[in-house]
Amino acid sequence: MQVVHSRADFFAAREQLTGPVGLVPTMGALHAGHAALIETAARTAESTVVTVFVNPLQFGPDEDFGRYPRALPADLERCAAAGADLVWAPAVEDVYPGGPSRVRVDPGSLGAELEGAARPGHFAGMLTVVAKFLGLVRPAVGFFGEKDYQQLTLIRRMAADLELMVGVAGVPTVREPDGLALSSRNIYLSADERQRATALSRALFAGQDAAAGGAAKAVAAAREVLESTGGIDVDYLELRDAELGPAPDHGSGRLLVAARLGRTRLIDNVPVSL
Ligand SMILES: Nc1ncnc2c1ncn2[C@@H]1O[C@H](COP(=O)(O)OP(=O)(O)OP(=O)(O)O)[C@@H](O)[C@H]1O
Ligand SMILES: CC(C)(CO)[C@@H](O)C(=O)[O-]
Ligand code: BAL
Repeated sequence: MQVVHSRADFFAAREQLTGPVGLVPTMGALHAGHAALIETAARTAESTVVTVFVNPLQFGPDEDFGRYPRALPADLERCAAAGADLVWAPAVEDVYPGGPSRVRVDPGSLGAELEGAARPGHFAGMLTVVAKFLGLVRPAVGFFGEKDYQQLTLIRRMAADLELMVGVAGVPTVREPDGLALSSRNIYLSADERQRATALSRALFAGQDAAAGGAAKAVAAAREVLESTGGIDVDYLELRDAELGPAPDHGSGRLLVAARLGRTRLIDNVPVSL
């Protein structure tokens, strides 16, 4: 596995890669969820590129850009074990050599809903850096986690609507044994918050079980779990269709939650059958 930092070294290393390339963009602090993305890419593509980059453009002024966990040596070990061929860990100047991008990708109306309502500008910043990495790496397929389901949906939309001629693959959420979705931000949780945080996945699974009775019953079952736990400040709990349009009466949907535990904001989602 090769590791590069500068833009020039990345271009040189990219030229050496053969066959269809799989890309796994990450912000580092890698865990078993990221490893699942890398392993899936390595199984599917001939060469696998992982980017490790905390993108300032997708953080608001009051968010955790400064304190976001950075752990490159451990990340490199995880990338190697999961089968990556090339890791690019650029500095901000390598990704934005002329200063902040003058052009931003507009996520459309979905970009202002759910996560976008709580994090204005987040999805434009995220799509802009993903578009740049797709252009720089030129993969056949990009791999993204279902844990960030709205992000995955918007990346699929960007690839389709802007004819980027790249595959977008979603990888199921990897969870702790007690159900908590793995997330780099879980390390912010105190012991008490960590225990309460299981309420997010318990709520989603309760909603999944109740979904045969319709969307309202599913949301009510999930809300009951969250409210009975305490110490959880729910930002949204919504049932949508699989493309994040309004909830359907029948068929596939997605139940999504975002909540704060102390200073930490967590998100999770599950598929539901109505
Ligand atoms: N538990 C998980 N299972 C599967 N994929 C995941 C999981 N957590 C993150 N991913 C995916 O890994 C990629 C990189 O995500 P990122 O580096 O932001 O990690 P994260 O753990 O989601 O961090 P954060 O706490 O910032 O949300 C994204 O495509 C994301 O959806
Ligand atoms: C896709 C991504 C790497 C873009 O910065 C980020 O949003 C993430 O880690 O999910
Ligand atoms: N995991 C999605 C990227 C972010 O929270 O900024």
